Parts: sequence; structure tokens; C-alpha cells
Amino acid sequence: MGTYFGAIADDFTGATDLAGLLARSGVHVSLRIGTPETPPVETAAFEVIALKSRTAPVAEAVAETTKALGWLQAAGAQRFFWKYCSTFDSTAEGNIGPVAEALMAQIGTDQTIYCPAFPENGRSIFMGNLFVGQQPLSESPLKDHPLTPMRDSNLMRLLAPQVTGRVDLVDRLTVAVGADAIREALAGLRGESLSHVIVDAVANEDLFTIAEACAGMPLLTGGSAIAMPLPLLYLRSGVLSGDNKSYQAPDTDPRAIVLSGSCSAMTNAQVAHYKAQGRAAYQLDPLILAKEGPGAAMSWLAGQDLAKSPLIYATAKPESVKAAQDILGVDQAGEMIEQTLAACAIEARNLGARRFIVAGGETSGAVTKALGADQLDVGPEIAPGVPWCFCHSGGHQIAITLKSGNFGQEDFFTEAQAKLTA
Ligand SMILES: Nc1ncnc2c1ncn2[C@@H]1O[C@H](COP(=O)(O)OP(=O)(O)O)[C@@H](O)[C@H]1O
Ligand SMILES: O=C(O)[C@@H](O)C(=O)COP(=O)(O)O
Repeated sequence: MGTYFGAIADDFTGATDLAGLLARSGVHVSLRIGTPETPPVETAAFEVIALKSRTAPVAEAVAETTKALGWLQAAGAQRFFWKYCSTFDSTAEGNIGPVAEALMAQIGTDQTIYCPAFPENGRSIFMGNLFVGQQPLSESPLKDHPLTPMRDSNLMRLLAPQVTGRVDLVDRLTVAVGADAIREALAGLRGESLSHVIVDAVANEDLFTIAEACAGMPLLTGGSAIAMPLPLLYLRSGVLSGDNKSYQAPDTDPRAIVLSGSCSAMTNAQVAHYKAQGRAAYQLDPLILAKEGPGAAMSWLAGQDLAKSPLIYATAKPESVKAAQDILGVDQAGEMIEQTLAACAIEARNLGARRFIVAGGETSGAVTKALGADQLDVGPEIAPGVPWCFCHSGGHQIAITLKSGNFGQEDFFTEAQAKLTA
């Protein structure tokens, strides 16, 4: 059968996050890195397109997303999903709202919901306010995000300036009553203008109730978790046939490389934990890289035993990141590190690495591009929102995982390996 569900994500780690949660139901999920240039043939029932549009200018994000939607429509998709960050990362201009309105116009619908909640990773919404763990979004580390500092926790206030239509809320009290109450509330909010409805969710049970109420809507928007129940709901209602077989992950050679360009608090802890286990690790210093290039990193890599999964990282604490950025410039420092980690990925592949553990959204973009990975099949989840994916690179079967900065436990890098060898 062709595609039934088509999703578009605004960054790469977010796309694997969504794909991993859909694949929990055992369905085959195909992930495309960028919109394919060729028309769809032999597509999966669940297709996710990963874009890099989170902080792009609004017009560019809208153009890229509607192009992706066109491809999914051509693939036969009937239900659509717009995936953004579980911390609603966006600027005052967008891109969450403008993209949603462009998708609504192209799909021909006048109402959609917004549910970035991801309770397993500590993101919950109550009375329209987003919490990260126990902190309101605007008091969490996201208030200092370099590109999209989140200084308000109220999703209605954040979304309203980004859209032309009305913004409303279906709150937790209604969600607690059940799916019929949500449907009724949504019907009551429909009007002459486009209807954008934030929906509260504090626990997985809420997500199941909301998904049940909204599974028939042509377009849903949110983080990954609200999409998690959809495959089973589609199968149960019969709109999707049961012959949609689950994906059998192929065996991969265990030689691995860990590449970390994320500087989040969690990735810093993961790098420290890995090093504390005595793993071989090489730190990229942006100031030395700027003077001497990647030669020393490449020579170090050539001397490593890939069976022991060495780590190359630029991950650093905010003070050193800032110091490097002050000297080199934010974009130049980031770009240089991304290109070095991408070059390390190719070199590691040439040396025999077949498993790639990558930390950081931008870093993941650079590495997947370098490896020529344009279509990934989604396999087992290592941590909530971080699955292993499989593809071919340079004529070899490889496994790759793209970890969002904030996700995974401290032992993520060893857990990732254990998940495949177990
Ligand atoms: N030591 C460093 N100094 C300056 N910039 C860095 C350093 N280490 C990594 N970076 C850059 O910071 C950015 C991290 O972003 P990203 O990979 O998306 O991680 P996250 O998912 O945590 O946001 C990348 O552009 C990366 O190249
Ligand atoms: O929804 C989420 O939190 C993630 O899927 C995500 O999008 C994270 O983005 P990065 O932190 O930039 O990797």
C-alpha cells in the first residue's frame, strides 16, 4: 500500500524523534533527509521528511515545507503532521505558525491543534503553559537558547503573533473528560477564521485521548509524542491495512564512531560519562582547528580501534563555547566544527566504521549530508525520541542515530551500542 501518513519536521533530530515514536507501534517508517527531487515511488505507509527550517527566514521555511507537503500528497498521504520542537522553539515571526497556516491552505482545512507535550522527556502543557520538567519554559535553560530564546511559557501568547487566525485552548480539564469532550470543544471553536487550538497534555494518557479525538483531522501539529498513538489508531479503525509490516533492522558491523557537536547540558554529561569509562576520546578545540585544520584529529582517528567506539567531540561548557565564538564568530565556529565532524564521519567510514552515534541537531545535518544518507529506515529506540536508523553510505550498510542535544540519559553513548548488540 502507498503512503497514508505524511509528516514534515523542522530539523533532523526532531525528524528521527518523530519517526522513532511512530515506529514504536511496529510500523515501518521511512525518513527522508530533505524533500526528494524525484517523484514518489514505492513509499512507506508512514513517511517523514526532515527539513532544516527551524530558524530559516519565514518565506524560505514556508516554501520548503509546502514543497515537502506536495511530495507527500503525490505519495498519496491523507493525514499530515507538522513536527516542531517539544520546547516550541521559534522566533516572534515564526516558523511554527506561518508554516501551519500554509499547510492548512494547501491541505484545505480550517482547524488544527498544537501539542508539543512530551511527558517522557519532561515536557508538559497545563492551561496553555509549557513546562520543562518542573520549570516553566521561560525559566528553563531554553530561555538562553542562542537562536530561539524562549522568554514566555504561554503557548497562546507565543503562537498568536505568528498566525492570522484565532488561537484558543482546550485545557486539561476538558482533556480529562475524554475524547468526545475534546471533539465537542474543537467543534465549538470552529468559526469564520482559521482555528488554531493549543491542547493541554501532562501525561501519556492525555496524548492517547487527544490522538483518539483528533486522528480524523487532516493536519495535526506538535512535538513527536502526540503522534505516537496514531499508527495503532489508524490500524484499529481500518483506514490503514494490517499488512503494513514492521521493519526488521539489518545486522551491522559493530565498529563505531561517536561524534558529538552538541553543547547542551545533557550532552556535556554524556561526554563526561563516556570518558570516565576510559573510552578513547579526542577533543576538537575550535581555536586550534582554525589555525591548524583537522589534520591532528584525522591522524588520531587513524590510530584508533573502531571496535572500541572512540569519541570525537567539540562539546564544551557555555563559557568555552562563548570564548571561541567571541574570537571566531558564532557561525564560523559552528560551521568549522560541523565540517570537521562531517569529515571525521567519512574518514571513520573509510576506516571501517559502520555505526555512527551523532549528538546535536546541526551536527546531525552536517554528518548525514557528508555520509550521503538521504533515506533512512527507522529501527529500535535507544532513549525516548532517539532511534537507531539504517541506510547505505558509500556502498555499505550503516546504522546511524541522531541525538537531539537535550535527549538521552548520561550513559546514552554506551546504551546506543548495547541496543544493537543485545
Ligand atoms: N566548542 C565549541 N565552540 C563553539 N561552537 C561549538 C563548539 N562545539 C560545538 N559547537 C557548535 O555548536 C552548535 C551545536 O548545535 P547542535 O549540533 O544543533 O546541537 P544541539 O542539538 O545541542 O543544539 C553546532 O553548530 C556546533 O558546531
Ligand atoms: O521535540 C524535540 O524536543 C526534539 O525532537 C527536537 O526537535 C530537538 O531539537 P534540537 O535540540 O535542536 O536537537
